[in-house]
Amino acid sequence: MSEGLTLENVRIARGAAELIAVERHVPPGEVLAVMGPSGVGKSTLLAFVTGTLAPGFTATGRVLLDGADLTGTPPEGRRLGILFQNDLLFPHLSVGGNLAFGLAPGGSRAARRARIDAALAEIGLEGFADRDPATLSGGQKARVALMRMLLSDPRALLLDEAFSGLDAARRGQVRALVFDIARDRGLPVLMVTHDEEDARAAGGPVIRLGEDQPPG
Ligand SMILES: Nc1ncnc2c1ncn2[C@@H]1O[C@H](COP(=O)(O)OP(=O)(O)OP(=O)(O)O)[C@@H](O)[C@H]1O
Repeated sequence: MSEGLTLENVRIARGAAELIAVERHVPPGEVLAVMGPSGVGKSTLLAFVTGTLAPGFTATGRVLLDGADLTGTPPEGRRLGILFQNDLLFPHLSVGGNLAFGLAPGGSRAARRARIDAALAEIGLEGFADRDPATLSGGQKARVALMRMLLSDPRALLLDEAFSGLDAARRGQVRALVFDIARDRGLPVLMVTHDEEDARAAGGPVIRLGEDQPPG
């Protein structure tokens, strides 16, 4: 049973200056929007959660995923699905090849192909397995990147301006797809965004770093 993602007394500093202080629980299926001005530390917070904080930053506090402390777990073992702005597909692989990259190794060729076909159906791209990614629209590429990430079976989703490269109509569609899937699978979501509409569409709580989360 999923218990969600907890940021427990997380404090991140750069040198002597405290940048962020956050205490939050994100239940399964809920989206916590992280907003705030440029440079306030939104991406840094995600880096702390993934275990990839850059040198020069120090952090205290814990990240709990489904009740387990991630602090000692290396980034590749944390089972987090991460989506960035303009996430790139591998250009030398077909759409199906890109999706196969998200799958754990093993299983028969037929079983892997069946999973890929089912995944394509889930994002409304039946029959796209052999297509060259260069022939896809921006929204279609975004959906493939989303599904590649989901096939790795993450236990939480982290979105860093994930919808920023899309025009308004596609942005709304891809966003709705991500939120629906998160809800269906019971995945907690941390969403960094500059866009108030992203936060409204998510329908969950919003933290505004630098405003209602003053350090100290
Ligand atoms: N690798 C790094 N080394 C040193 N300082 C960094 C590094 N990455 C970011 N910073 C600094 O840390 C602060 C927070 O950066 P961060 O990228 O988390 O901000 P952000 O809120 O995500 O900004 P934006 O909205 O512009 O993406 C900024 O002052 C930035 O200049």
